[in-house]
Amino acid sequence: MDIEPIVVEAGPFQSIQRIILASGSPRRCEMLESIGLDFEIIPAPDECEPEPEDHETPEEFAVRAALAKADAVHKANKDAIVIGCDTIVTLDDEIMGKPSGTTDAMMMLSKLVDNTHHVISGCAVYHPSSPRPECFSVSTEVTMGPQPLEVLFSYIETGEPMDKAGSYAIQGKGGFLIESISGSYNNVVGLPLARLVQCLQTIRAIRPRAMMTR
Ligand SMILES: Cc1cn([C@H]2C[C@H](O)[C@@H](COP(=O)(O)OP(=O)(O)OP(=O)(O)O)O2)c(=O)[nH]c1=O
Repeated sequence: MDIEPIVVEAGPFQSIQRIILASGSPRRCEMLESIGLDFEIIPAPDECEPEPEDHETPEEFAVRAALAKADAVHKANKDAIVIGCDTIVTLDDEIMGKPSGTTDAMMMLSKLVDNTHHVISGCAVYHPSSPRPECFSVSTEVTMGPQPLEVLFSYIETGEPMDKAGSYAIQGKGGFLIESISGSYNNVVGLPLARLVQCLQTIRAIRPRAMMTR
């Protein structure tokens, strides 16, 4: 029997430094793979995720949480580019992370439906050439239509909401909830890819695979 070789498809970029993704999120991993990068995955421990504080904006909190994840991994890997990321949902003044259980998921979803919220992803990127990480956040506006409670119950029963900020996945079975978005789709899925690629190019962590010669 012939064995088919595994063909790794080249993406538009290549890593030119050691890169570590300080996240266990399979979505973030898939996005970095999709652009062709070689990287290691070292998830930050769950305990390092902070709680929001009264004085900070949701953007500041998302960046602080991303920084905490990047920090935890950077300490033991000072020769590498370390990417930390955290995604939250905000509705009015409320910050929603991942639900603590099905009741919490129901509370979140019943507030999000028939309403417009923001998904904010904070990013912190450590690089060996500077003691200060690059930090930024990206916000995407998401509008959901109305849904009867039994639809929300049925969706929660699929289990999909349990590891997602705001208790839904735009990229999965929860896609039916979404009426419209304004801003980056990848940002909702957990990684502000366009902004991160700009950042990684600026700090010379990655470059286009095809380098033009003049
Ligand atoms: C709103 C939304 C969130 N999410 C996900 C993105 C994030 O993975 C998750 C929010 O949790 P995070 O704490 O940002 O990340 P994580 O726990 O998955 O991974 P780690 O802490 O190791 O970095 O919610 C979706 O996948 N789809 C969506 O539509």
